[in-house]
Amino acid sequence: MPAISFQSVCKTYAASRGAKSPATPLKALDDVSFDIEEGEFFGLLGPNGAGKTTLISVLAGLSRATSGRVLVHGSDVQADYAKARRLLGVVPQELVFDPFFNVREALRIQSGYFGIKNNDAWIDELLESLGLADKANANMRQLSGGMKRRVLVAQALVHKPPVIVLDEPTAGVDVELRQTLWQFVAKLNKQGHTVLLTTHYLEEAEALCSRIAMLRTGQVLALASTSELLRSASSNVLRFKIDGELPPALATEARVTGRIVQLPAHGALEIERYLAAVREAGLKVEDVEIRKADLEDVFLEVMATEKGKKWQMAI
Ligand SMILES: Nc1ncnc2c1ncn2[C@@H]1O[C@H](COP(=O)(O)OP(=O)(O)OP(=O)(O)O)[C@@H](O)[C@H]1O
Repeated sequence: MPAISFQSVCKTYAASRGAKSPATPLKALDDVSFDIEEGEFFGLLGPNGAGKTTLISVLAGLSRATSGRVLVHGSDVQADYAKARRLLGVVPQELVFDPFFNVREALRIQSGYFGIKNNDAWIDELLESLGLADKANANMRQLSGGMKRRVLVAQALVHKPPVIVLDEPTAGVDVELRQTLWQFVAKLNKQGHTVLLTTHYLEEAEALCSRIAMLRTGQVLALASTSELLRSASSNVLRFKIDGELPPALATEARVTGRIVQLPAHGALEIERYLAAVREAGLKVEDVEIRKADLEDVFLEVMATEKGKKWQMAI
């Protein structure tokens, strides 16, 4: 039985956010179907507005699908909400917390919500593993944003859920917390917990996830193992630094970060063509290298797929 099963999930919002009248309905999820097996570390990727948070809200029972259904270990998240909810630990994207309690109290209250008494041994382990041990008695209001995020993770895990859902847990957090968080989540995954992660950090997804779904405008465009996705990249990448603006003919194909330019390189002729065009534009080229495509290259390739046409890796 899959840990999570999304079955033809559609979600239409009555009016798109910020839309002027007449309000147009917005299809945030368009027939999303896939399973996540028990013990997987699964990545859900997509640009802003792709529908990732909507899919997680439907999974967590916080939002109702317009049609289709979602099962967690076989329990329907609507029809059997309490059972499905107990199997899930959801770390939300937004920092929501109760300002009146200290960290330990907040975790005890959350345990009580799931009917768990005497949970202090596990709470201590969570505090220790997430670098929160010295903040146990601090009021939630006094914590920095990063520390609050750690508490949200601890709250989501307080009932030892078999399925852990993390919605952009590392957005805006420092390197130390990322490492602490990933070590801990990887340990839980090794122990058999299923993990569903959404992130905009494709390096993290590449390093952590064994399988990935890529979503755009509510549709799954690609779904494959991380290694299959990386193998499917249509080219290597030519990377170099320049001291001016890239000629427009190349700019449309390039990924540019400051002075660094990266272009898909299918062969020697293409590489020569790129470098010639840059020199003709009077630019100085430095630090030229050819590297294998990474997940970000594959992601950009998938997202550039024509609307309505499924990508080659599609299910
Ligand atoms: N409550 C709502 N009412 C109307 N439209 C909504 C609502 N919530 C989300 N949307 C719209 O649904 C689409 C999907 O949004 P969603 O937040 O699920 O995307 P996302 O992939 O999580 O994006 P991000 O990476 O920015 O978090 C967007 O177009 C968004 O504006």
